[in-house]
Amino acid sequence: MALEFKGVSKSFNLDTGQELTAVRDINFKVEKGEFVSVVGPSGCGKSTILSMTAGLYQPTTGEVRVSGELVTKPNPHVGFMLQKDLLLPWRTIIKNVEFGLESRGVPRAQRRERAMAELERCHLAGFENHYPYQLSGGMRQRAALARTLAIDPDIILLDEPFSALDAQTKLLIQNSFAETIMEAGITTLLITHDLSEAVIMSDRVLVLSERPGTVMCEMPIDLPDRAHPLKRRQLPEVHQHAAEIFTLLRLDQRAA
Ligand SMILES: Nc1ncnc2c1ncn2[C@@H]1O[C@H](COP(=O)(O)OP(=O)(O)OP(=O)(O)O)[C@@H](O)[C@H]1O
Repeated sequence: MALEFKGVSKSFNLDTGQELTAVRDINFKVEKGEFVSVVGPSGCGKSTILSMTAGLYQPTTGEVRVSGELVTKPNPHVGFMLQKDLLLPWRTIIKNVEFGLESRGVPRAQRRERAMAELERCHLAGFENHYPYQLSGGMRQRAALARTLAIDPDIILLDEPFSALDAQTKLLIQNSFAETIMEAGITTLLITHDLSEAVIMSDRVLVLSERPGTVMCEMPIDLPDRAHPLKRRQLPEVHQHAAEIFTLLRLDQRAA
């Protein structure tokens, strides 16, 4: 099992002295190589779930396990990627990809080789000596993915990695991420507000309730072409799944 949440709740003590329960009684499992998306209303605790997986926060009750091991501190086997690429502007792309390897003490020649392989896998060969400002938003996100994969994590956490991209770039980068992730065979947890994105990219979608968030529904996405969301997008089932999630989240009632 790549990831397991067992009876997890998380409360924060606010400065006002009040306690805020972000998530409650979260239970789910993610198999090795599975791609799972998490959707839910704003503030329902999606990022809190990622932070607990990475070991940045500890659950108030319950347990989180990555590759069977209890997460009790920041976990070096978890790769985290955010909406903003967070590439270091003063470093070339390859030096950015090498960053995590450097901090793990990987020798220079090995670092270079690993980083080049990841850049190739993320379709960025030829751009290794460019600086982040010389790349488009989509390319920067691909570089950030290369950096995340370079540390050979057990699982990667993607927190809305496509939300700052324009609509067309988004489709292309979703496709490129899906291909790379499938090829790497890596377990992935994606947070998104885009319901269609969740359906076209995932094996399964977890739908959370309003805060305190809990898993309302686990929706399996039994559709072909997980590595090609552009193709999947054409399937009528995608719209049916997205509509079901829309209803679960009662988005129509909220708009009214
Ligand atoms: N460190 C913290 N201290 C206090 N409250 C926090 C902390 N981190 C998160 N929260 C609160 O926990 C709740 C869940 O936050 P979280 O960011 O996990 O939600 P989210 O579903 O990712 O939200 P969004 O979709 O808006 O990004 C929010 O009410 C937030 O204010």
